[in-house]
Amino acid sequence: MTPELMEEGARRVSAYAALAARDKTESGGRAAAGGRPVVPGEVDVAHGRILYLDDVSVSFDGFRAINKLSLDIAPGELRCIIGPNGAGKTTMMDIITGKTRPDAGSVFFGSTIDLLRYKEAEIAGMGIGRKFQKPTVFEQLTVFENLELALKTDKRVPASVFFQASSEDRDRLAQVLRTIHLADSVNRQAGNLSHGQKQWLEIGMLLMQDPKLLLLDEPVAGMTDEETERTAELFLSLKGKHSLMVVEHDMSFIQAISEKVTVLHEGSVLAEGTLQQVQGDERVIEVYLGR
Ligand SMILES: Nc1ncnc2c1ncn2[C@@H]1O[C@H](COP(=O)(O)OP(=O)(O)OP(=O)(O)O)[C@@H](O)[C@H]1O
Repeated sequence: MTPELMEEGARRVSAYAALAARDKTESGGRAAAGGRPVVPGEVDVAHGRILYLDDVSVSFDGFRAINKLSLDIAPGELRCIIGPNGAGKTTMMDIITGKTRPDAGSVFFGSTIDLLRYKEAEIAGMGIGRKFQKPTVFEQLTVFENLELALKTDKRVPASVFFQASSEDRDRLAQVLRTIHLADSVNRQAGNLSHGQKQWLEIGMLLMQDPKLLLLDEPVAGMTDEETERTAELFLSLKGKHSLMVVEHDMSFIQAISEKVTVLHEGSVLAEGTLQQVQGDERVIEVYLGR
């Protein structure tokens, strides 16, 4: 197992532990956030936003990677984020997931959960799943075991591959297997899957935790054309049930899945609209598409 894989495993175990600990609090996991109670499993989307960033900035050694960034995502939306290298896309995801703390601004999950008050594992436990570019599945385990490990219940804290899944868990697992096109590969060792299949499996592992918001960083990088097409179908099938934020450089993929596209440049939103609209925007052409 590589150090990266071990780190990712530890991150997931810690997210499951945070979930379990939260469910065991006397108040049933209620915590003050923005003056209103947070009920476990509930995100207040009454104002039509599942994610809200307002005037967020962060600097690294005096360099402003994120500069007064404001952005919001509607419940069930599939939002694509594009922008040239260094635009701040990964840093934005790092801020949402609690990996990086901004110097200024607000980041809310729904209307009431102030994400800046929580640690990375707690944010993952709240239902914000993140997929990094490189697949980090457990290569020695089968497809089934990988999904089983990711199931959202405190039975597997500490993460155990030996627990007995309930029939409800098994139904869920079967449904995720179909969604990620791996129903025929359930007993294959993950290390023997193609690159695209590993990416789907990792998405499946996130889906097992029933995330409300999924952040996906360059999900089709390195995929074959056929895998890319199937991934587009997969994302379209997730839209509505989950909210998705997808960072991608592959414009044909963006075209296949996007409704609204946000263009980041120098840490701020440069343009927003349909792909056609932003592709026709002079500022976008100048800083990005025209290069
Ligand atoms: N921890 C850090 N320390 C110093 N500089 C950083 C750090 N993280 C990011 N940066 C800088 O912030 C800027 C934004 O980086 P980021 O990785 O967010 O861009 P990106 O849009 O994701 O780029 P790419 O498309 O190449 O992945 C870059 O100039 C990068 O070098």
